[in-house]
Amino acid sequence: MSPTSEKAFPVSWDQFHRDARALAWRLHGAGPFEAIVCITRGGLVPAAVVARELEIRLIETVCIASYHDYQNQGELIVLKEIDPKIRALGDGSGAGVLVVDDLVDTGKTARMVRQMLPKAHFATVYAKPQGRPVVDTFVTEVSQDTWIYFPWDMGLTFQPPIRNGASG
Ligand SMILES: O=P(O)(O)OC[C@H]1O[C@H](OP(=O)(O)OP(=O)(O)O)[C@H](O)[C@@H]1O
Ligand code: HPA
Ligand SMILES: [Mg+2]
Repeated sequence: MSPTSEKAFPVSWDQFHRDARALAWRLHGAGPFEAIVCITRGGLVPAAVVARELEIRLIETVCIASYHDYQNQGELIVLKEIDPKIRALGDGSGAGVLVVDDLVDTGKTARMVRQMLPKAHFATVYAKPQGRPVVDTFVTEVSQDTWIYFPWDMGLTFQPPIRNGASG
């Protein structure tokens, strides 16, 4: 998306916890799952909430980075692959594995992990239209030109009064 046409969707810790728990409710009927693979770093937080709610204790990471420069996506870099023992689940197809990420945007990250675990169940808290077809379960859809601001990326700042020209 273009940084200039951005709509902002700020998410507080409370709201994120509620949304991640809502994701767990939706996933409850889709399991059972033997293991979670979370896509770091963004997937770590919802994976912790979902693992707690669904009582899943086998947690693996796949470490992928692509937004190296704020809102601009670059080349996808896999910093750490999925452990072969987890990849072997479901006869090597990923059946019974739950993949968790914070959001799907263009869908490139999720598509790359799908190649690793074709039959895994993909879940994200938020989804944008381009990436939506790649996920099996999500909670809230936002438009493609919206940037989601996660609580771990934000801090409290002074807000000028509306009358002094603050923009909505
Ligand atoms: O659908 P896509 O367009 O591929 O984008 C979604 C991915 O981008 C972000 O990760 P990022 O690469 O910024 O790394 P991070 O999780 O470590 O912040 C986000 O956490 C998703 O994993
Ligand atoms: N917010 C935060 N990180 C992201 C987004 C977003 O909207 N899209 C891709 N990575
Ligand atoms: Mg990520």
